[in-house]
Parts: sequence; structure tokens; C-alpha cells
Amino acid sequence: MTESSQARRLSRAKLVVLGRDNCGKTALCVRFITKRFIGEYDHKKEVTYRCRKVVDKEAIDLEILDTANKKCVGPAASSLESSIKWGDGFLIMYSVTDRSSFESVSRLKRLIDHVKQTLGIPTVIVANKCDMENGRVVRMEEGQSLANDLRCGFYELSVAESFPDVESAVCELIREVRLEFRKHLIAMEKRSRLLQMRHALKNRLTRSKTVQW
Ligand SMILES: Nc1nc2c(ncn2[C@@H]2O[C@H](COP(=O)(O)OP(=O)(O)OP(=O)(O)O)[C@@H](O)[C@H]2O)c(=O)[nH]1
Repeated sequence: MTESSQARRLSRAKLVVLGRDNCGKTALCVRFITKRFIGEYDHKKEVTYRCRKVVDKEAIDLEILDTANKKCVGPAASSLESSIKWGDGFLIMYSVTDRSSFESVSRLKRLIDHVKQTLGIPTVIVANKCDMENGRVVRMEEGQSLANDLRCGFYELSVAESFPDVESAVCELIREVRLEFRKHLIAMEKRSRLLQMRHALKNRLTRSKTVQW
């Protein structure tokens, strides 16, 4: 990979928003991009949003896939898997007012690990609708403890009430994606240096044998 393609790769990220129906995936995407909370959204459509943001003084071109009505099992599973293959980083959402959405978080994380065939894929868990205290059925400590177990970032927030919290959650994911890519680059450079050294050593050995004979 040339230096310019590395720089280009570092200035892009593909994010996927996962979670059960009605937990606020579309609301979060729209809020992050437009700063607005609209209230009602088209539930059937799967949409990829494109935008440019500046995170830690570095511009980044984002593609954000808002997945719709996809389950981990059944006919929609393969489409979910291809969305996961496509993504660099994941926001798994649940609603604090819907226990089944919380229970699906572990399944989604397992699916990400399985599809990506590695652990440590940048993932942030977002517990939404904390403004609905009367309807709360998932405590914040439960969400935090699950996120610790799964080694993911965790934000409890209300997309309806707080743009800064939404921004912090998505920016943390972007930072993790950048970090992961930098680690990958360092590993590739190390490997290529090792190969060069091995090649040089082999050449030297061949030359000294030739001199002996
Ligand atoms: N009170 C409250 N309502 C919210 C919040 N976020 C989203 N909603 C509402 O929850 C409902 C579902 O939001 P969506 O963004 O459509 O949820 P979704 O996960 O994209 O739903 P699907 O498209 O069915 O998968 C809408 O009526 C939103 O207005 C929030 O933070 N607080």
C-alpha cells in the first residue's frame, strides 16, 4: 500500500448501526448528521448516509449504514452478514425501554466476531431512550456490565434529548476504527521489513557459499 493510499484509507470509515426494531437507529443517524431529532422515520428502508466530519482535527468521510429489520437468524441473516462484512466499525443499539432489544446485543456482537473472524473489532454499545425513565426496564449498570464483558465502549443516552452524547458515541467509534487501521498498518510494515531482512540474509548466504566453492 502506497503512502497516499494509506492516507486515503485513514480518512474514510464505514460504520454500521445494528439493533432491534424501534430502538432508534434511524433517529441516531439523522441526529448525528443533521443535529436534528425529527421523531418519525421510514421503518422499512435500509439507508447508507454519507457525510464528512472532523474528528480530533482530522477530516473523515463517513458512510453510515442504517440497517433495518434484520435478525441474526432466518432469511435476513445473510443480508445482515454482508452488512457486517462491509463495515469497519459497529454501533449496537438497544432501547432501555425494551428488554428484548438489550438481549439481542450479545447475539449481534457474537455475529460480528464470527463474520469478521477476529476479536477486537471496533464496537460501541448505545443504550437509547434514557429520557423515558418511566418506561425503563434495563438499568444502566446492566448495560455497562454487558459492555465490559464484551469489551465494547458504552454510552447511555437519549437521541431525542442530546446531540452532544450522540456525537461523543459516534466519535469514539471513529477513533477506534482509526486506531485499528493504524495497528493494521504497523503490522503490515513490520511484516514487510521482516521479509526484506530475510531476503537480504538469504542473498548474503548464497553469495558467501558461492565464494567458498
Ligand atoms: N423518547 C424517545 N424516543 C425516541 C428516541 N430515539 C428514537 N425515538 C423514537 O423511537 C421510534 C423508533 O425510532 P427509529 O429511529 O425509527 O428506530 P429504528 O431502530 O430505526 O427502527 P426500525 O427502522 O424499525 O429498525 C420513533 O418513534 C422515534 O421517534 C429517544 O431518545 N427518546
